[in-house]
Amino acid sequence: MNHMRLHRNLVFSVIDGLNLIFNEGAYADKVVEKLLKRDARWGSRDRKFVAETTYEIVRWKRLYAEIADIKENYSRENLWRIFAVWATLRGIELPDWNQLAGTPTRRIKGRFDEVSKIRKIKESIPDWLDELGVAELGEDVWTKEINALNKQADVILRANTLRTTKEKLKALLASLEHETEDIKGHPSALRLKERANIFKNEAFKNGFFEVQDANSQLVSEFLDVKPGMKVVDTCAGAGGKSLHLAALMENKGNLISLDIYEGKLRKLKRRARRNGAHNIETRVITSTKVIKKLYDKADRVLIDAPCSGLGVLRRNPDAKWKIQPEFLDKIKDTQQDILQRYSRMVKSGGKMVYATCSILPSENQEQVEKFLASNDDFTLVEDKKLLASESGFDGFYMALLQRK
Ligand SMILES: C[S@@+](CC[C@H](N)C(=O)[O-])C[C@H]1O[C@@H](n2cnc3c(N)ncnc32)[C@H](O)[C@@H]1O
Repeated sequence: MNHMRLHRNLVFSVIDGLNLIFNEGAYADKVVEKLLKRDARWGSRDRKFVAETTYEIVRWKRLYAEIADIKENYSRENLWRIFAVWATLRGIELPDWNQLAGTPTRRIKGRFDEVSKIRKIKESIPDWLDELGVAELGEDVWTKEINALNKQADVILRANTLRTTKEKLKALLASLEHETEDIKGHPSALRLKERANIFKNEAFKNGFFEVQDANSQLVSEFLDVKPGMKVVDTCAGAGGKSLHLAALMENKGNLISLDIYEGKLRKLKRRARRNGAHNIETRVITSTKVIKKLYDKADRVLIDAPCSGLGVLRRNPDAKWKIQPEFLDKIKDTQQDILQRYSRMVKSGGKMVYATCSILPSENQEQVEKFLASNDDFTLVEDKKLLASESGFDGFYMALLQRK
């Protein structure tokens, strides 16, 4: 028996959050962010309960709904049933609240054993996604992969070498009572031994680290940048990879960060200031001219392409329910279009990385093969297919290409 005591106002907050996410189409991360602002008196344990319980129930939505034998849209009563399944499976003693009266504890456990035999229910994913996973990766790999993608991800940091070294950061965090450990094969990464909100401490505010998955950190390294180069990060977003590239370039040379959304680039600029990254220039892609102006100019080009995000389900379980098959078809067209056009920015002899946080060959190696078939001035140097089930980190793909 789990002796966790359930607090009424915390559970009500979770139910409110689930209502927004499941019934109103709201994004889980935004909802959780808002919920955590609800009550200034909540301590770190309360906040952790609200955030983690909400995410867990989002992750296991189909499994729990199947056990509770309910269908969408969920009434409040049904949301309470789902919550009761969550609590029961965790062995938490149910308080005698009206909303939980009559929870069939034994039946829940029986149903769990029964429905767990079916992968798409056990792993809590839509039918189409299960079929797609099997078609793309084969039954064996998909079974392992979706299982790994349903585990909660560790918190991984990237030491910002523009401000500090990994060793100094480790010591500083230890003095703030955050123990970390190195990760083999990931030179700037530290794993937080115990999950904590580290955005509030001085080390973060001073730009000594960013939170970034260990496999994600391999992408910028793969591009093989050197100080002084001209580098274009074509899908820079809020700049996770740009900040890393700036550090690898030791602030020397010219890094141009592009995106179609100005808002994301604004965030990138704020983060760059905190990071002490001075060689980044942002440009919004308002027309094809922005790209054409850079044709044949760059030593290195990074295409961190928009994708399904199926490799990062551990951090974003919501995506299981938000992505639609039609979106996948569209995003693949965008990926090929971006590859064809943005590759022109690489100068002769220069290099390019095409990367996604997806595990689907159709978004990854197949896109690169298609690109190479019509661009004989490029060759594939090497690619990495990183699965969550094999690496223990997020699913990523990266291909290094060179222009003749
Ligand atoms: C995988 S995310 C980038 C994440 C970012 N590189 C990071 O490391 O934090 C893909 C980005 O591509 C942008 N994007 C979508 N379509 C684009 C296009 N046609 N050209 C350039 N960027 C695009 C999205 O706005 C999004 O920020």
